Amino acid sequence: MEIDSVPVESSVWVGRKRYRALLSRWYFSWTELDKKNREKKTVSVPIGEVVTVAEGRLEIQPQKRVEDTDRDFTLFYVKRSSSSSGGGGGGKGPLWSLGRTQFCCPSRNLRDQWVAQLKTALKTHCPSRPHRLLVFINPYGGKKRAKEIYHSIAAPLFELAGISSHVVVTERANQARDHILKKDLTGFDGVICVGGDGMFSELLHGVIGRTQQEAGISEHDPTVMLQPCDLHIGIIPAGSTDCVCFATVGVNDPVTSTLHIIIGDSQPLDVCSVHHQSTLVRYSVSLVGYGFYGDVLAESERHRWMGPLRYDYSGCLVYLCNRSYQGIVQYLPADPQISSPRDNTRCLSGCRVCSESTERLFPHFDSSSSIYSRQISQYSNESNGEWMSVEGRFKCVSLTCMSSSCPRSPDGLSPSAHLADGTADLILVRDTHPLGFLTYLHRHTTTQDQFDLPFVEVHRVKAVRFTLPLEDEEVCEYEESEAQRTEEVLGDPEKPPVDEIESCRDGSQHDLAGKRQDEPWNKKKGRKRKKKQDFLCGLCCRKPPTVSVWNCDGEILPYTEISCRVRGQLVRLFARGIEEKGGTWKCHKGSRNCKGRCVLHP
Ligand SMILES: CCCCCCCCCCCCC/C=C/[C@@H](O)[C@H](COP(=O)(O)O)NC(=O)CCCCC
Ligand SMILES: Nc1ncnc2c1ncn2[C@@H]1O[C@H](COP(=O)(O)OP(=O)(O)O)[C@@H](O)[C@H]1O
Ligand SMILES: [Ca+2]
Repeated sequence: MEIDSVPVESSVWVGRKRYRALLSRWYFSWTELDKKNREKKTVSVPIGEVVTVAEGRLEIQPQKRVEDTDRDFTLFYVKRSSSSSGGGGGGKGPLWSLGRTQFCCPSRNLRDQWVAQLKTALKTHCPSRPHRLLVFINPYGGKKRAKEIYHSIAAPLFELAGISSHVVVTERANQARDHILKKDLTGFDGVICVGGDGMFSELLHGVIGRTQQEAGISEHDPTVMLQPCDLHIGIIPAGSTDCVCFATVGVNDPVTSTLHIIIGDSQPLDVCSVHHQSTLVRYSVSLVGYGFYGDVLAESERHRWMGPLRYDYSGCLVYLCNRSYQGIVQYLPADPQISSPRDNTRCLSGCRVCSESTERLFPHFDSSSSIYSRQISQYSNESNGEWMSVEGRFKCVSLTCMSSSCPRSPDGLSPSAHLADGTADLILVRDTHPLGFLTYLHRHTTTQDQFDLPFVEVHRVKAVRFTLPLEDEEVCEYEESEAQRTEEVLGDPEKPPVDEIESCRDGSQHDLAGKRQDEPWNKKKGRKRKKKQDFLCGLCCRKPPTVSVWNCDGEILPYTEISCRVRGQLVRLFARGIEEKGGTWKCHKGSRNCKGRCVLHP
């Protein structure tokens, strides 16, 4: 074995078998040798996927040393296994688990050299790993298991990897967002949510808002370029839909996500800013949906006690209502030469379309250039093009920056959408007979093409505007004045809660800023009010409503007429996109900064 030069090599034992261990620039591998020194099986771990190395024979959970001889060391690393689709974390990508191998060296000196070399390799090749994290746990999300998931799964792994964390268990909605917006974040390398898409959305709003505040940029003007955010967001899934996690990692599995955070993976993500007139309403990464998805969300809030099942139950109810809504949808098409929502490709880890988009979105950007030059270039790109317009009656209008795959729909709303290409897919489902719409919905759960239906169209876009035809505008104006009132009330804790405001239609105002915004859902008072809302609910109304509501990543928007704009690669997640099963990605530079010029090693 040689020190301070690569490769490093020696004999080691794993159990009773003899191996040749080798540390090269990017990999640590060990090859089994038979009695005649012939090579048998090799296990190879990229340095970027080593979690930690330690002297002795280590176990985690409980973390203790067993049989500590002075010739042993233990390697912890990412191990892949295929995932079955359809539940229990199963999905499109491989499940990750913590691999552990205990090595025995011929001498103590050699053991010390191995440990030192591996630690140096980790420091050199993985400079972007987080050391300190700010973690928000929503104890009420999903099946209410977030605390348990964090403490039994994520925390021991962070501790093993030497990551320290400051944990906040939320006591109200928007606490995580406000914390990120207002508190001192010095020393944190990332913010983590343990919860669902709603919790992720809080972190998203906090991180984007904070970054713009610090850069002195107003978020409200849709034509202003936003500053890309450097603080990474991590998601440990413990929610109801877990769409953002599923679509960026390939599974909704807490161990897999924790390991992505530990090794400091970095996945840029497109964000859609939603505006009403010249005010920012919200940001979205997965679904901005009107019609069916808006109605399902509005309905589901009344059944939150059901947990994740509330969406299935509400989905059935809303489907049976067979509603459709008038609207005018205008959109700014993306360049069709680059990609199309029907090109049957998949955005996978190291995606070429996304990495080429980085250069297109930020052509003048390199590590030494200013971020401001990124903004200017993106701005000029997006103002190009001619707006298109579609008017009609729709079952649903959906806009998604990513595939929005989730356990309910493993290929997602738009299976060929890209995570970081600066575009979103606009899906228009025109009014059709109930069976036609059921076929459309059902295809989300199979591999059949949901766009191959005569009443469905899909466009890759950079921006979208939604307006109501003239006759519906009156209703809308009424709703907007309600919304305004809602917002005023929300901002002032002295005023009465918003859910006391009478709803003009299916009670959706309840969601604008109902109890969910400020109190845990299990408060008795909240339940009582909800009962009243149920009675008023649009599903029981004789006259169907003329307008729906917008579902923006699981939050109901207070406006019907909105405009949306895609902000290419505005945030970064601790993720790497969906890995193709049966292969691991090797980056020619080592990991996150390769901008996708990677090759797949089966
Ligand atoms: C006959 C079978 C019909 C199945 C239809 C399946 C369609 C699934 C598409 C799902 C898209 C999901 C987009 C993500 C939305 C989430 O942001 C949002 C909030 O999630 P959470 O914070 O975890 O509660 N979830 C939804 O709006 C649920 C939509 C479910 C629609 C059935
Ligand atoms: N302590 C809390 N009490 C009430 N609401 C909360 C609390 N913490 C977070 N929230 C809100 O709960 C909503 C849903 O949380 P989420 O974790 O996404 O679960 P789910 O996936 O089940 O919807 C989020 O919009 C978030 O703002
Ligand atoms: Ca996109």
